[in-house]
Amino acid sequence: MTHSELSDLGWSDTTAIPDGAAAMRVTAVHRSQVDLLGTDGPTRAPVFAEPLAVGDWVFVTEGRITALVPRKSFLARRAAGEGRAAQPIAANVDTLGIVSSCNADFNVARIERYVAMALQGDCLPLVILTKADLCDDPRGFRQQAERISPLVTAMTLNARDPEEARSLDPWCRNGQTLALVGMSGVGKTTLQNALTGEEAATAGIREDDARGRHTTTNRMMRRTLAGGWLIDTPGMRELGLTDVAEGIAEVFSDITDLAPSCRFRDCAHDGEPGCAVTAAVEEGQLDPDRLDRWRKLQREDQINSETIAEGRARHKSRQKLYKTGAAQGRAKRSGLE
Ligand SMILES: Nc1nc2c(ncn2[C@@H]2O[C@H](COP(=O)(O)OP(=O)(O)OP(=O)(O)O)[C@@H](O)[C@H]2O)c(=O)[nH]1
Ligand SMILES: [Zn+2]
Repeated sequence: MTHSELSDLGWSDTTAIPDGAAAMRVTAVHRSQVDLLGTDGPTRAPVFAEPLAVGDWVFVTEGRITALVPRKSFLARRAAGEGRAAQPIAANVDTLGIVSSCNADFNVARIERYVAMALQGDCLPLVILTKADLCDDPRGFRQQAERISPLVTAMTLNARDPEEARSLDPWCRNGQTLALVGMSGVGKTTLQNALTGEEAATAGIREDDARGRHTTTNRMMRRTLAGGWLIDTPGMRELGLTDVAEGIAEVFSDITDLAPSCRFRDCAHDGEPGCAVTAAVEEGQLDPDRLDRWRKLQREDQINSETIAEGRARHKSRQKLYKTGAAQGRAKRSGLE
């Protein structure tokens, strides 16, 4: 097992590989088994104690996963149901390609949300603006995207032109891993086909099950023509905003950097006296629409996070209820109300 072969798979960790173990990458996660890819080719192993995500690195000894290698980046989403832990979507994604098109569907707030998600997960945010061929002013869209954050790189292209699609090669070569998010119809599949040189259907993803739904059966992590990796899981396509407070603060650093200058430490920048953010808007240094979008995104994130916390609190109080007896529990609760 040579080091260069492992780095082809995206291995860049300095974690020492234990004696007798092999480092392998998770390419698909099933109910009871995971698909793995090592330098000796693909194999399968039973699921591990911790939930794994496509893109994860694991150590395998005698056909069993013995350890999860610390993740460089991690995308997760809130699982259905209250109080549940975040559900892993993908791990060790170097770049999150945020796909949008240069037309009426272009929405700064949506892109900001995806950028927050990328930064929260420690992925590089790359905004890919498709359908440039159908647009009079693709540059204008690119500039709007780049204004979101200095951490954002934005590009415009025609996804249907394979050569233009390959301008994404720098983000998916030399073992680099790229994942694409974006609304339906923006061109994700078109780009993936161009980057991997194969139709998604032949790669085994998005096959219809008996009920006519799309299911992902295999190959959630595919090799790109450029020598890197493309991750596409069903969860990837449904990635919503969850617990991304830090990511939001990073995207809106122009606002959060001002907050320490506000008179009140817990200033909501909503008309409080001595608010540095309000002052910046009044002085024309901050776009009021951007402040508005920040407020909405933050509120959305708070609601999502609160629901998890509340779910936990409810679960705890229910356990207490069982322990102390229902009547006592009810009395306690009404006492609190
Ligand atoms: N003219 C033009 N058409 C494009 C471009 N990108 C995508 N399309 C077309 O838009 C349609 C939708 O593209 P898809 O690649 O299926 O979009 P998607 O993001 O995978 O959509 P979902 O599979 O629903 O998530 C297809 O007919 C593409 O050929 C582009 O840059 N220019
Ligand atoms: Zn303020």
